[in-house]
Amino acid sequence: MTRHYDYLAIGAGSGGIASANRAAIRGAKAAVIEAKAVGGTCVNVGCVPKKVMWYGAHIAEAIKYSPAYGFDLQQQGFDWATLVRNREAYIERIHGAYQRGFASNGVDLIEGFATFVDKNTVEVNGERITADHITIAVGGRPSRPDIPGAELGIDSDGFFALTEQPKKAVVVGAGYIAVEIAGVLHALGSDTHLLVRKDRPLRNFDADITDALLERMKQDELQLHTHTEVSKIEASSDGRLTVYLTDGGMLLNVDCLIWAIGREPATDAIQLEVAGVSTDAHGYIRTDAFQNTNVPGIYAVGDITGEAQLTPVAVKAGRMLAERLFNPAMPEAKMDYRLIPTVVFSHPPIGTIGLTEAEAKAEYGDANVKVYRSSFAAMYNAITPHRALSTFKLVCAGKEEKVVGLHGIGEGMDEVLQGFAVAMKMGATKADFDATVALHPTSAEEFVTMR
Ligand SMILES: Cc1cc2nc3c(=O)[nH]c(=O)nc-3n(C[C@H](O)[C@H](O)[C@H](O)COP(=O)(O)OP(=O)(O)OC[C@H]3O[C@@H](n4cnc5c(N)ncnc54)[C@H](O)[C@@H]3O)c2cc1C
Repeated sequence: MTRHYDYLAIGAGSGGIASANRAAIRGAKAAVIEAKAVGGTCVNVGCVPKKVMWYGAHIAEAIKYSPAYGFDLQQQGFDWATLVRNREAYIERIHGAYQRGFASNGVDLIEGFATFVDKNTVEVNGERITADHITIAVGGRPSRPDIPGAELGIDSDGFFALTEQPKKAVVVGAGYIAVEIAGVLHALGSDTHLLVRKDRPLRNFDADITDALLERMKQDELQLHTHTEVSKIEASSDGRLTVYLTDGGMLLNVDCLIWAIGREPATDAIQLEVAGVSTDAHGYIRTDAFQNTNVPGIYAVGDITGEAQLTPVAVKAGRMLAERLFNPAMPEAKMDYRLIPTVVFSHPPIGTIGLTEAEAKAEYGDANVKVYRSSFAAMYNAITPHRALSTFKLVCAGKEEKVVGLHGIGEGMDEVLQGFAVAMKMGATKADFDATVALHPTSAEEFVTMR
């Protein structure tokens, strides 16, 4: 007999898990299908291992600053393999927590690769499974360029599989993943080169923030190569790489090249066509505001929709969908894609929410935008020889100076942002910020004391 569910999610990543759990909590008979590892990109090859590596890099920086704080440390070395082992053990514990969550909510986990048979049926390991509602939450995978020797490089998945620290590494890409991986490798002591196609990484971020990032990279001696691309890679007999650049340059004796040039949707092999689900030209499944695809009863959430590709977005979209389908009290539930806060775990971290100065001026007109900035030496490194500036910025619009953009780069910015995101979601104005008593001594207080 065919197994039948009220709700079936394809992909046990952030979106699929969140939606299946919430559907079950609301009384649906729910299952989630996973082809690789429970937790998807975020837990296995994304946010979680990345943040652990970033903490490792953070400790390396603290050791660098420690003499100014009076410590006389003898660093005997750094063992990459230990960090990776402990990181993976932590991820194993997260897998266990997911399994316990499924068991207590009554969600079935089906292991295997799902393909559509028709709009209500999928096939997994030769078994046909039917459902009233099916959500596609299959996420994406890293892209690779089509150049000679591209296969000699690895991608972000390969970065997390490294069991040894590369002595010399090249990271290619201008997005947050490239910046984060390059930052970690550099702070942990690899000779790191970051290659970007245009003048800077993170070009869609506020220019004051990326200016400050470039300044920090220079100060920290991370080697940034701008206006260049890789044209060819060759391996020598010792396995090390020669990387040829389009500007005529060449990087020799490279242990590891990491492609971080973007991600692509994983829709190609799931037979969407037999279910009638359409995609855009890039393979993303575009949905309406309620996560509906063009086929009634089939939904999409998370990275596969091409919208704000972040874990909390996939989670929230998945939960809201399950509420709408199975909670009679929330028939209009949907994810609100406005004002999504985001952090780049660079060195130091960047936090951003809302419009950049350029976006605000385009939307409201130059005369209606007022910008407040503060650049200051954070106390953490101010007493060290590595004194560096943090830059915080508020972008305000209209006579009431509503805060429409908040951006910062500096120590602690990753933890600071969430609270301000609440304030902005509530429509806070500059006057509201000013009316809030500062928290001293912190970096965060700059946001309520800007003139
Ligand atoms: C290096 C890196 C760092 C990141 N850092 C952050 C961060 O700091 N903060 C943040 O918010 N986001 C971060 N992200 C993004 C975040 O990981 C994604 O936005 C999130 O995982 C998307 O969730 P999802 O459910 O859409 O897809 P995924 O998490 O990718 O899950 C999709 C799942 O579907 C499975 N699957 C695919 N096809 C099938 C099939 N046919 N049958 C069964 N299973 C299938 C896959 O194996 C996978 O497990 C990062 C991503 C990367 C790559």
